[in-house]
Amino acid sequence: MEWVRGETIGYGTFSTVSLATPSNNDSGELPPFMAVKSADSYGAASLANEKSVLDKLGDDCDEIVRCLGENRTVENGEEMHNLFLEYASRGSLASNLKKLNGQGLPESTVRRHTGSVLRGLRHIHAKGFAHCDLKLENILLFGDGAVKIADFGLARGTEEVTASIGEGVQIRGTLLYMAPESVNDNEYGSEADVWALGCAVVEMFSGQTAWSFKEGSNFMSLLIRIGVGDELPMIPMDLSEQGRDFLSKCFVKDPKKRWTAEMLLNHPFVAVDLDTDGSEEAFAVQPKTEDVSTSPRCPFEFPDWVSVSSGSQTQFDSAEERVASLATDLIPDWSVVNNWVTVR
Ligand SMILES: Nc1ncnc2c1ncn2[C@@H]1O[C@H](COP(=O)(O)OP(=O)(O)OP(=O)(O)O)[C@@H](O)[C@H]1O
Repeated sequence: MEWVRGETIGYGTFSTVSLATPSNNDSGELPPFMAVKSADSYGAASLANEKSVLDKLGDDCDEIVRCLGENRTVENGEEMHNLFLEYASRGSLASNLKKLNGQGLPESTVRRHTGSVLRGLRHIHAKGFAHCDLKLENILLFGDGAVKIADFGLARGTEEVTASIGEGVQIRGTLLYMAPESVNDNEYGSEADVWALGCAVVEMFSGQTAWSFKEGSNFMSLLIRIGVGDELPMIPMDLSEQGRDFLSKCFVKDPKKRWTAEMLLNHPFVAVDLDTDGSEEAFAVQPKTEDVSTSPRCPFEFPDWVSVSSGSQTQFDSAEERVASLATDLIPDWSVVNNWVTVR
């Protein structure tokens, strides 16, 4: 594909995202604008994983960003891996929320966005994957009003729920969205995406993160709050009763008792639209009769487990023991970007 790189529109841990235009698009196969996610050799495995997962997810879910191809270029003497995606002209939910200076979105908007994300998650989970990094930065808004899940760099097959044994303690995704079972037991299944969705809903509505966490605070105390004890993320008091009930189904510490995306799609919080005049109107959030299996399919080889490792100990008798092990000085690479703590 012949293309021209445009302005930078986003940065991630592994990549830079720019606008791209096809320079020869006589067949009209490609849209006039695309997003190109580019990484050097450091981020190549993440991009390759993203491409592989997007290919397996297919093009039949309107709530998942579409992959338009890939290629390699040499820029400033360095080989770049490029992944072309449909371009979300209205940016991410995170960038939209930032413009509101700490305010949240109206509940009716939160309900619609939540329904869209849930339909995307249902598709991902039905195909046998977990996203593993759901957060507002990875939920994109399109010019036609569509809301889609992006960034599948950390996605993995759900048959491989627990991180490989023998590699020590592993943390992936963003700390503030981590589910208790991920903190305690390295588990990153579809249930962890539902927990992260709950955190995203709180943030969309309140403009605040679901866990109170000040810059410079101790990460370990947050891990302990998430993983140990009964404390749950903040459920906004001014959210409707339906909204608070919805969140209570996401924030169940035991992943086996947590509602699935499929179940949540039938919850009145997303199955009923609040009109601007406040009246309730049912709108179609029917379970799709997709020709996909509802259980994991064949084993999926996650190509490159990007993680941190804290020594050889892998078995823990208690959650406290595992969380305490995270506090060793062998944990590298805590990074804080725009108040977000990302642990790789
Ligand atoms: N298709 C797209 N259209 C418009 N903007 C995009 C698109 N994809 C990504 N972006 C922007 O670029 C940012 C970084 O993209 P992305 O999260 O995919 O990169 P990453 O390297 O995988 O990041 P992460 O650190 O979350 O793993 C997003 O938050 C978003 O603002």
